[in-house]
Amino acid sequence: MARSLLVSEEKLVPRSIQEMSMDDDEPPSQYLVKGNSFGSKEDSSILIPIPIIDVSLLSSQSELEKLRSALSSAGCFQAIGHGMSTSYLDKVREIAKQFFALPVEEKQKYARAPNESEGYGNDRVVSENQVLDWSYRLTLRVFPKEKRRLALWPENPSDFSETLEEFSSKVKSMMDYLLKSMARSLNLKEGSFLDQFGKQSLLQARVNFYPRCSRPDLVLGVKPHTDRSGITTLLQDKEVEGLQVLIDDKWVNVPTIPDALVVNLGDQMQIMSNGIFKSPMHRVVTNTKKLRMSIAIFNEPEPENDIGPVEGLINETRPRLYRNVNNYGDINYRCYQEGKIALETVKIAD
Ligand SMILES: O=C(O)CCC(=O)C(=O)O
Ligand SMILES: [Fe+2]
Repeated sequence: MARSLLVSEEKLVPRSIQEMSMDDDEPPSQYLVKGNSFGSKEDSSILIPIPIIDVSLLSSQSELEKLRSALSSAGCFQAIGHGMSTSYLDKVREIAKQFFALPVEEKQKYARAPNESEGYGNDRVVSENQVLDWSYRLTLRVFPKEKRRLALWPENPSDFSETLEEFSSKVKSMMDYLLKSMARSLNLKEGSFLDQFGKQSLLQARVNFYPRCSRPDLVLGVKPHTDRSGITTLLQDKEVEGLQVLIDDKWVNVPTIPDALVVNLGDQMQIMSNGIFKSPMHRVVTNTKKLRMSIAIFNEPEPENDIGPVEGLINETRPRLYRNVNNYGDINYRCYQEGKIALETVKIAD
């Protein structure tokens, strides 16, 4: 075990973000982003719009072409036509808000243990000089069902578990269909990506809360990162923006569209697509006025599965870019601790 894991999280986070947010405190130095190695500061959303894909039209060649193009440039899109109504999505947002509104002692019943990823709390601290995220999250494994840690599933609001399970299943069905469509968009067999995920693929839900922050110029809700998943679906706050994606070296706002779900690829799909599809760098900015929430559903292949570039995407002009890997989640976590970029470590040298 790396020594850095022994850092006491309490010592690093003396006051809760919620308290600091209510009192408009100046954020302590651990939260201040030092320098910015990625992207420009100006808002490029007008010049670079986030693509919108209608899932119900993906049987048509033209929508498939839009999907292929979105994933090979931005690596993400806003999905509409997915069959979940605005009122249904509002209900899902509501259970998250109700949980967050509970008294601290009540939420602490589901606290994440140090060095674990599931449960309620701040981001996991892996080193003393880590810049902390201005957020709280509740992380829960939803599938495979036998691997759920039910002691961490909130009993309040009473319909929390049932609603999260139903939403996760619906999102999983949509993502399975998207994975098949992605394969078709590259003239591959439908199961080329989906089969690599396996029947027991992991589905993790993360409910994110971003309290107001007095210094959005210095503090981020989530630091720049790519997802370790294969594919991620995000239900954004209905009103409050904050998610930004790095496209062409510019941070682009992902606008809130009440009935859209943001879909982005994770590193494991960049590997399987031999680099044709992108796992985009993204971050969350803070704001002085309103709490923001979001619910992310991450789907990743069974950890034991060997995943790698699909044969049909390797040829003389596009040689194999990545080696086969399993347990990418662990590779990613080790790299995070060591300040390395996980995708780079599985790349085949020229
Ligand atoms: O809250 C968001 O919009 C994005 C959160 C995110 O990127 C993550 O949880 O990996
Ligand atoms: Fe993310």
